[in-house]
Amino acid sequence: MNEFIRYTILFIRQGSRILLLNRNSAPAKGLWNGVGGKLEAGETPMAGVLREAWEETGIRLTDVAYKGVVSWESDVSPRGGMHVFMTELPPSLAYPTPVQMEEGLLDWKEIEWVLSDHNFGMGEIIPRYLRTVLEDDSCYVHHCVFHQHKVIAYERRQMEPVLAGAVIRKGC
Ligand SMILES: Nc1nc2c([nH]c(=O)n2[C@H]2C[C@H](O)[C@@H](COP(=O)(O)OP(=O)(O)OP(=O)(O)O)O2)c(=O)[nH]1
Repeated sequence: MNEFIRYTILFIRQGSRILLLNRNSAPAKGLWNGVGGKLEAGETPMAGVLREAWEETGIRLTDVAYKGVVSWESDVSPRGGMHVFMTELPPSLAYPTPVQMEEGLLDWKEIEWVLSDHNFGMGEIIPRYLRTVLEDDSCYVHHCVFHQHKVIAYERRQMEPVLAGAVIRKGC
């Protein structure tokens, strides 16, 4: 996998809702997004997302599903991307919210609300890829082109299972 895919993002689901972070800082400042962050040197995407989940929610996860990559190119910032993960919390695991963390405010949001039309409270590219992440078993590469902070083009293609397996095992 390309070396510019340096971030992770995780969607923690529990039944009809997802745990989201209303971010204090850019990117997606003031908007709801998954939890995640920058990979550390030598860290696999799986190790990185489990570390970020712990740091940003206090939940120790061991089992998250790889869902592929979201990448972006822009006229105002460097090309980049993130590995995307999803996990389902058992109904018995109570996680009361809201919780104020250093990175922002964590809260459960109904998936129907998250995916609804004209919801301007979500991170800019979430409406492009999140439904696929939640509803499709395959891994995808989603690519977005930004101009002046607006998405002007989007495309997705299925990720080869062999490549997805290699990312999970070795991070490449
Ligand atoms: N860099 C970047 N990250 C993005 C974009 N869109 C998007 O959802 N993300 C996600 C990836 C990460 O989950 C998160 C950004 O990570 P971050 O800034 O919190 O990461 P960090 O580890 O450097 O920061 P921190 O945890 O030390 O505060 O936002 C984007 O356009 N650029």
